[in-house]
Amino acid sequence: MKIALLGYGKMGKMIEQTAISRNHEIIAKIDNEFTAGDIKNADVAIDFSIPSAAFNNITTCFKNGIPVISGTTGWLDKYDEAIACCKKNNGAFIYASNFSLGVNIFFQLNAYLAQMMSGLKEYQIGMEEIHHTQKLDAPSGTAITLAEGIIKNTSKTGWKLDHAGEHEIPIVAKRIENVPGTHSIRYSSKVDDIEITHTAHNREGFALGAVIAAEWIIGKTGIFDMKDVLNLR
Ligand SMILES: NC(=O)C1=CN([C@@H]2O[C@H](COP(=O)(O)OP(=O)(O)OC[C@H]3O[C@@H](n4cnc5c(N)ncnc54)[C@H](OP(=O)(O)O)[C@@H]3O)[C@@H](O)[C@H]2O)C=CC1
Ligand SMILES: O=C(O)C1=N[C@H](C(=O)O)C[C@H](O)C1
Repeated sequence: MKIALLGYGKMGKMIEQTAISRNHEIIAKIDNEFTAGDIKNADVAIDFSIPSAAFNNITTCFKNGIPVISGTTGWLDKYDEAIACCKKNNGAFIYASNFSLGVNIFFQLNAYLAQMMSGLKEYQIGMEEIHHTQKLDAPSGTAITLAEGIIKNTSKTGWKLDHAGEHEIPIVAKRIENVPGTHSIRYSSKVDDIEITHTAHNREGFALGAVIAAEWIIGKTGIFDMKDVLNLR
């Protein structure tokens, strides 16, 4: 598989290592604006760039018939527009706020726990995410996906950073040197706490998930997610 890496930072470099170890070829390493010519030989593009560049990168690929795996977070105000562009060009797309197998299992666990807790008024919910200090967005994309899983299964209607209203999930975002990504959801009552946590030890799980998604999407058309790739439905 010939891969164009859109974003050659911490994740782009990790994905390169993983892809090569699985016998794929990196045909472009892009850290800035690019033209169709730069990516024309790619079977698939993997975008781990920056929030302000993701939409343009992704839609350029669709317009040039290249399937896209998108891991960049913080650009989802333009998600619907990206989907419309993908459909118009008969393209193929997977966005995931987190590509690791562990977090995708954690998403299911979070939804199940939220369902169990939904009627229990004595428990107050709270979420915390911790990431390295270079992270541009807050809360993390993973925290937003977790909040959406809780909203779907409880009477909560939204989320907010720090001071949330009664019907919102409060999210605390901490930035600490070198932390790859930790997410916790806590249900607290006067007598006890129930807490689930996912801790990434490094970026290898994110990279492997993205490469597996790229392998999976070849030859397909449509909009998919990691539940499709990992058979978690
Ligand atoms: N979904 C998931 O599983 C995961 C998602 N992420 C997300 O992936 C993104 C990247 O993370 P990370 O690698 O740690 O960040 P880095 O800052 O290390 O890398 C981002 C790279 O994108 C480059 N860049 C800047 N502008 C463009 C452009 N127009 N087109 C392509 N690349 C560009 C930057 O170049 P320069 O430095 O020169 O500006 C930089 O090299 C973030 O949004 C992060 O939240 C991260 C881990 C897992
Ligand atoms: O920026 C990061 O590093 C990460 N970003 C993703 C997110 O915003 O959830 C995934 C992972 O937590 C690492």
